[in-house]
Amino acid sequence: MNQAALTCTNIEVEFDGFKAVNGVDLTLDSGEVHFLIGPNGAGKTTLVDAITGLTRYTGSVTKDGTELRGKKVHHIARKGIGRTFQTATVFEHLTVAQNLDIAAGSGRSPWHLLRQRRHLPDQVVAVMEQIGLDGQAETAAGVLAHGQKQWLEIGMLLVGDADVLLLDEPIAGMGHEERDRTGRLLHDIAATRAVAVVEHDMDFMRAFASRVTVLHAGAVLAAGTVDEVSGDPRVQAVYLGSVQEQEVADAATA
Ligand SMILES: Nc1ncnc2c1ncn2[C@@H]1O[C@H](COP(=O)(O)OP(=O)(O)OP(=O)(O)O)[C@@H](O)[C@H]1O
Repeated sequence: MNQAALTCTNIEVEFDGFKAVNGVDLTLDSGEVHFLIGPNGAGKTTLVDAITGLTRYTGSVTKDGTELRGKKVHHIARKGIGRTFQTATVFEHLTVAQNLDIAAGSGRSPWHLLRQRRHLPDQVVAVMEQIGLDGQAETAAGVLAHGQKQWLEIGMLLVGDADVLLLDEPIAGMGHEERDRTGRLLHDIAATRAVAVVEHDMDFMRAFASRVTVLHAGAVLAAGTVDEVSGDPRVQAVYLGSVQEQEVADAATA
């Protein structure tokens, strides 16, 4: 049974009188990989920024009955809402194991965190396996392949006990095999959590979305299964429109 992990109601974000997000309702359920799609400038990242406390908004975001609007970024993270960015933010000079150990160990002293530990916590070992980096525990994060850095960043959220994960274009720059592995990882993670993915890649969306919300001009244009939103004429019009606009822009600069 799915359970609402996060509920957003009537979210509005305004930048100097411009409504980047305009009355969005969104529910993320545990057990689903929920894709947020929409043309450039639709408000996807701004919505995620609002949920994670990086942008001021009106409306309401609740998790487990707690209102998160107005709370600080670290408080929201401690409530189990984790987020990745388009460029992975890992500690490049530290190993995979150290990155995960630090993310798992808020509350321990910096010296304890940075010291090489003879035994890693079970949770760190389990997550390292889950993200497919168990063979690279001692590899510096900075030399990992692009996809592996994204998996490490996701792993850092998992060891930090995030149960709502908001991932901003996690497969950007990945090859075919890495994309597939990422899609399977997201479903594995979503077995016990809610996963939201901001994405432009429609093939990836079709292959791995449990549910889709389409944003356009700051508002929800359509929501439902992949088939429901792909068959929606309004969605087709928006995507066709944005393709045509791009072709006109390309022709103008050619
Ligand atoms: N800090 C800001 N100040 C002013 N306008 C902003 C700011 N951040 C975003 N915007 C505007 O808000 C709108 C929504 O932007 P946002 O980045 O959320 O869209 P998006 O759907 O994530 O687009 P993309 O897919 O291109 O990343 C855009 O018109 C953008 O220019």
